Amino acid sequence: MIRFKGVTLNRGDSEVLRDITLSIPSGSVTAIVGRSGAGKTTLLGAINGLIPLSSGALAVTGIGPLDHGGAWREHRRRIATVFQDHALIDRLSAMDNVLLGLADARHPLSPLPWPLPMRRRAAEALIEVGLLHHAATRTSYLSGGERQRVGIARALVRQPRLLLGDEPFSSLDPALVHHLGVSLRHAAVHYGVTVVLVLHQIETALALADRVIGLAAGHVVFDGPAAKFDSSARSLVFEVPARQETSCSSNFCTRW
Ligand SMILES: Nc1ncnc2c1ncn2[C@@H]1O[C@H](COP(=O)(O)OP(=O)(O)OP(=O)(O)O)[C@@H](O)[C@H]1O
Repeated sequence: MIRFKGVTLNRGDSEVLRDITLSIPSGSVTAIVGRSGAGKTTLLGAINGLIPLSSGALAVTGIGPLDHGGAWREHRRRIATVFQDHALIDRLSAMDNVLLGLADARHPLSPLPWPLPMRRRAAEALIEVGLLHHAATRTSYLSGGERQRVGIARALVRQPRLLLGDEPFSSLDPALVHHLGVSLRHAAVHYGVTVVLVLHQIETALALADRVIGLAAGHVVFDGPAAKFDSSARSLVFEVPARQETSCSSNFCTRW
């Protein structure tokens, strides 16, 4: 379980997340949805510690409050993240990119070949995403969707307690989204992995997730089971607010 208590987060001069209090249960698949700029990526960044909180607190079951370096290190050790831009090393093969998911298990500058058990784990992760036949291919030669799947395999190989994904399926066709969604659900149900995904397509979110967190302008406007995400939740999360009347001084308006 991850608990947010009164979390506020500023980026630059703007308050991007406002007074967020919620819990994400272990062994569940949670989708974060909302319009562009609502704060979805920022919420993920708060969970993995890439973006520091401005106020409020985070706590994780089995670790406690994330209020000191040791707690954050332990939390990060349990996380794998699938990034929006894949974050692959182009000149390396798919297999070597997946092995990088295990880099904290051995010295980063080790000149030795990767041990066989690690190579086996990486091969299994490539099988999971249907890319074993491209194990030796440089990732710069792969398609966008294939690169995305290498990024997912690199996260899976870590066998994380918490798997975070920022639009992890955006370049994939519906059949692959379904296949990988089933894999993630299996990891959640059978291994207790907590999966948190930012998803733009609400239909994908409702098909994959147990639970939906809907953000609008940095506020949580929906937090509940996917089955309860009805038309009023949809309007709260996705409707463009009615245009606000702006008042401006005549000087200012004249200048424009
Ligand atoms: N580095 C930054 N400095 C200042 N403001 C930022 C920064 N990154 C993002 N923001 C602002 O924070 C707000 C939320 O951004 P965030 O990336 O979390 O939104 P999002 O919901 O993930 O959007 P999208 O769906 O477009 O990816 C946006 O208004 C954005 O302009």
